[in-house]
Amino acid sequence: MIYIAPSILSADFAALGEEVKRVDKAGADYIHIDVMDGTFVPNITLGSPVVEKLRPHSEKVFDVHLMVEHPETQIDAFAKAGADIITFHAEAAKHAHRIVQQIHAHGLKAGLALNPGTSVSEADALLDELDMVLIMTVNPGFGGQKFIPSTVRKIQQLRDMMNERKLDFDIEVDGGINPSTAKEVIAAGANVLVAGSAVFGSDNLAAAITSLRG
Ligand SMILES: O=C(CO)[C@H](O)[C@H](O)COP(=O)(O)O
Repeated sequence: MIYIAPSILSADFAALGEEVKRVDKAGADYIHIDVMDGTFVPNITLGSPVVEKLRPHSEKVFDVHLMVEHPETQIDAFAKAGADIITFHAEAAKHAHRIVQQIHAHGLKAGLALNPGTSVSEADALLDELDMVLIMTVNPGFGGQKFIPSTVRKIQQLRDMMNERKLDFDIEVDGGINPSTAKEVIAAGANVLVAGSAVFGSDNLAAAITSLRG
């Protein structure tokens, strides 16, 4: 099963509630919410009060991607705001295992994100606990970037680790995903595809989502 998670980073920020409804109706499985703090990444996007206001607009899975320093300071607020999955970056976490526990204590799914320059070995010790690993296929911070081909090998490595250890977690990819790169990452073992510009840049959201499923 392939899940499509449109990133509202590419939506109209002046009409976010309507955009969430629109992409929900178009067949999105998850609503991917990019949280950027201006420090871990150069951009600043939105915080938990915005997620709380968006929550009544859709019953789809709210997939919150924290691109922030000190993620442990944000988790309780995003859980209360209505997140279903919270993903934090390995590069921003001093006590990653404790952060996974903190997310699970809210009854939510926990994801670990890895930048293109971070090896999958950074996730190894946590794989038994994680619900999802997010392989960034661009450097985080901006929508509309070009897919980085060397990240495909990391997806394969992670899928092999999962199979060898008989584990079960989702492999999400994020950045530069379009119908062509979608095929590549699905073949490598990804099952959750984040797409911003490929969905919101299309006149027909439903067709764009369908074409990503392959
Ligand atoms: O996390 C992100 C950037 O840090 C975005 O979710 C990602 O870049 C999606 O945008 P696009 O599909 O346009 O590349």
